[in-house]
Amino acid sequence: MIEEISHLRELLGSLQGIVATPGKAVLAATAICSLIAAIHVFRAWWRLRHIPGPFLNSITPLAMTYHCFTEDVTTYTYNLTRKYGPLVRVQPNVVVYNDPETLRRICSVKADYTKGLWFEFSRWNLERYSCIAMRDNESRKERKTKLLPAASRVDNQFYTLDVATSATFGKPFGFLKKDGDVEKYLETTEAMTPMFGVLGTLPWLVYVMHAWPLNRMMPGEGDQVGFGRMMNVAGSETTSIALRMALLSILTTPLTYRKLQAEIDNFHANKAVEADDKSVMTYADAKTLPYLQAVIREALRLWPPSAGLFTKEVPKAGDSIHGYYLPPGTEVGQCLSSVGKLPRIWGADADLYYPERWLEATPEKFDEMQAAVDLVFSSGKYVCLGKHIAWMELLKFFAEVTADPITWLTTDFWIRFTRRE
Ligand code: HEM
Repeated sequence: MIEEISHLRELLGSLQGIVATPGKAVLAATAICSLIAAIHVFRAWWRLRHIPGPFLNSITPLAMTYHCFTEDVTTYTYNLTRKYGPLVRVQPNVVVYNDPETLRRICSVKADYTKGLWFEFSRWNLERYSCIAMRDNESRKERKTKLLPAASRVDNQFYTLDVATSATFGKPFGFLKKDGDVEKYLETTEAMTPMFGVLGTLPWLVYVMHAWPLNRMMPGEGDQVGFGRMMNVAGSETTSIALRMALLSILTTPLTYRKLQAEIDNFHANKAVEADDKSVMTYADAKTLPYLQAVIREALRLWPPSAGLFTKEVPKAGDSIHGYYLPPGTEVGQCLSSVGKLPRIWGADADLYYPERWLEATPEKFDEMQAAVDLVFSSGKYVCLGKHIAWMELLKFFAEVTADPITWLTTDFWIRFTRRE
């Protein structure tokens, strides 16, 4: 006992010696911090060590953060699912799956999953939650019920923003009329887009940004210009991506363009006798045109406009996906780009933009394809509130844009419309 006490004294004496010398104290502090960090990294790696994925991703979120900055994170995640299989570890606590069945099961009303930490990226006000950021299922369900009437009323981006502001504020903000940016919304959104992805991979940054002094620079709902002025306008960005990608697909596939124009010409020719106003096609009419719908579905399949991970958190009981056990608290993300290209659903030419596949499919195949493409709007208790508005905007846009003018793609995705003779 006496011997142990004298050892302890010696140890304390040498520690006092270290702390008394500033250089040694810094060294000791660095060593302790490094040890704590190493234990933390090791524990995080150990938890999901059985899930396939690159080693770097299993110990740090930085690979994903880097790809958010370089704006190729969707392709990066898609390539990981191709290399590592249907479940891949992309961050220490985040795994990603690539099949429609898992997405439907996780999002179903009965499942105990909740929204994951990833959604913290959308919290611009820590005191309040927007619908998309609400992680508690019951509170979100209540909010969605209240928002549904506004979402049911109802760009290129000017078009989608005017539709979205009409639904939210009762009148359009006037992007189309001005033929330009209003309240610097587009300018700010564009500058901030890579930041959204980064916050999704490092959600704790949201709390740093809301602490003084950074919080003074954050956008707020009282702002006169910029993102804060417009943050209630959900869905204009996603719909605008869908419009742009479908438009690009049509303009670069002349055969598709001609077929679509022929379908619309045919519709107007047959309707001319009975209709009073032939100039604008109604939503109900647009829904009867199979090729028009195929053109849009095919673009949504290849370029899902909301391609983020949208992680959900594994409930207390844990879960298994593709035979891999996932402990509670694991974040499970979706890879929609992969869902849209799975050869077992889309065939060997899955990478090809080919709207005809929708017309050639048997009724059973068509249903399977439709159910898979529908997932770009998510499913079950997370389903997009603006799904029907978005679909209406898309159908009506293409019904009008391809009806009369001849559309030309010029440089850098500027488009010229010329009236048909
Ligand atoms: C092509 C256009 C659109 C796409 C692809 C899309 C996609 C999505 C997706 C994937 C989600 C689910 C997120 C999750 O997993 O939790 C979502 C949620 C949501 N969307 Fe959309 N969206 C579109 C347009 C719109 C529009 C036009 C509006 C509003 C008018 C809107 C409002 C919302 C809202 C409020 C939510 C939150 C629902 C919830 O958290 O339960 N979206 N959207």
